[in-house]
Amino acid sequence: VMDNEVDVFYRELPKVELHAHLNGSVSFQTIEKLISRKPHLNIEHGMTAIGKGQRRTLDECFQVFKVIHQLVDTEEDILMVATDVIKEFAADGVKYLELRSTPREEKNTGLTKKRYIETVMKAIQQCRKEGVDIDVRFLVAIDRRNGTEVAMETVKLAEEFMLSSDGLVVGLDLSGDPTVGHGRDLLPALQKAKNCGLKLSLHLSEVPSQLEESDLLLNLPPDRIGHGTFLHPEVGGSASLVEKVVKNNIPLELCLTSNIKGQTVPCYAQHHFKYWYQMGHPSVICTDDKGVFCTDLSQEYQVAASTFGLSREAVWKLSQSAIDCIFAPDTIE
Ligand SMILES: CNc1ncnc2c1ncn2[C@@H]1O[C@H](COP(=O)(O)O)[C@@H](O)[C@H]1O
Ligand SMILES: [Zn+2]
Repeated sequence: VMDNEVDVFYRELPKVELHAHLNGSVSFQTIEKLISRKPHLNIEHGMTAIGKGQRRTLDECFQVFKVIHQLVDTEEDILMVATDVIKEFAADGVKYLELRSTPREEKNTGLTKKRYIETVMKAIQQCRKEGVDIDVRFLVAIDRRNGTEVAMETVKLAEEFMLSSDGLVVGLDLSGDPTVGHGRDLLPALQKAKNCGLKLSLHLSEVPSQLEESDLLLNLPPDRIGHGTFLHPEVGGSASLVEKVVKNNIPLELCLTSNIKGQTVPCYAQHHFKYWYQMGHPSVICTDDKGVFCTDLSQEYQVAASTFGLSREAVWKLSQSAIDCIFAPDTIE
């Protein structure tokens, strides 16, 4: 399932994970438990993960999330999934984790969006009580396909939780199939979120030809960028987009294996990590969906190091500098 030949150096390296979608992070073992809870769905492992050497179109990746969502549709499921995911990140040497997830309503099981977030909060608190060695925060996600109104509702919910969750909810994520919907329709909701103190991490230019949308969203500006694969001129982006990112010093969350397996980047060597890292721009290595893409953060650091020839010292610095990009207030650590 996973390539376990990761050097102990990368495992033991204290790491910060800033871009992890809850339902994309579900491990093989947890999927196994979910499948046995719901045998009638006839879901097999091949439908929930993209194995070693395999590739899918981004579109096919979004089909995979639909399958996982069928498996995770009750409070109990969410509690188990969130608890397992947190413990797995901790076991991989992640000391600070920002999880993100799209609150879902499930009519069949009585799940509400509010209950969804409360359940993730419960998992975070339980792990803390058990002494799991990791600081976990949460970003409420907007699925861009759902449009203006749902986005606005989600922001309201996120704001409520920001004020009541004891600092656990720190921000908002914009994600979902990048080929569906337009950022312009979500601007008012994102602006509102920003005004009320929620930090913004936006998936930006994950696919080509979104210059106009990226420009619009960069004017907010967001606090971090997910992927930003097609921002720079060499791949059809533009100097003015890059300038906005640099001027505002907006960190990029870079997910190498995700982009390779989703085929938005042709190979590791051509990953845009190189462009931004060489420029000295804040670049944070992340997993995106460790379950779906069969990876973990140690492995992503190792791949980055071997692909771009980073020394151990450089890897330490890279992982250390991610701390400057977290959304939790400075008071921690
Ligand atoms: C591969 N690149 C990606 N690009 C954009 N959005 C992505 C994504 N990977 C995951 N998601 C978003 O996260 C959801 C699953 O987790 P949650 O149910 O929210 O926990 C997906 O449905 C999608 O909206
Ligand atoms: Zn993502």
